Amino acid sequence: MATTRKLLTLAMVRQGENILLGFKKKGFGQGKWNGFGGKVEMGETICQATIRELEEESGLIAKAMDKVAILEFEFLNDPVILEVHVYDIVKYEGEPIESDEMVPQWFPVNDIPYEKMWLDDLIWYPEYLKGSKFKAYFLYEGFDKILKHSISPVQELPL
Ligand SMILES: Nc1nc2c([nH]c(=O)n2[C@H]2C[C@H](O)[C@@H](COP(=O)(O)OP(=O)(O)OP(=O)(O)O)O2)c(=O)[nH]1
Repeated sequence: MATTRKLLTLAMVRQGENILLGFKKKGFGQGKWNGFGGKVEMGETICQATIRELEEESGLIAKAMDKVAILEFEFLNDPVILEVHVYDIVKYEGEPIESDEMVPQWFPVNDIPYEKMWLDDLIWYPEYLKGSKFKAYFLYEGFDKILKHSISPVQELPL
């Protein structure tokens, strides 16, 4: 089966011992807590999409960011592979505000609501929270079962 890749972004906002998550009100991942992001649009770089989606969904304006991971998601019997570029937002302006899509809330990093998040988050968040850069792959069957995964640290990630 020929595969197609979809590029997506995910912005992680961490301030010391707290992390900002958004509760997704609609669309893909509805009812789950997640970082902020979405699809890269035509004519846009991945960085530009990360900044746009963060502002649309949380009201925050990214001023400095660092790529920390590339996550690949494959779904059994689905030719579409999701390639999610994860950025740590090192500096931002503004205050979190509720948007059409997300309700933002701060959580202590030792009390992340994994039971209401994507299953894979339980696997890669600890790497992210340690400050590692990594690539990870997940094969899902439906949305609630991971059949296979791998995670490997990397020195550098392409912009
Ligand atoms: N933590 C985590 N995030 C994921 C997973 N899968 C996945 O797509 N995401 C992220 C990437 C994006 O930030 C977001 C999905 O973006 P989206 O489909 O809502 O994109 P969008 O905002 O452009 O959507 P829309 O306006 O077209 O509805 O969820 C996952 O398994 N775990």
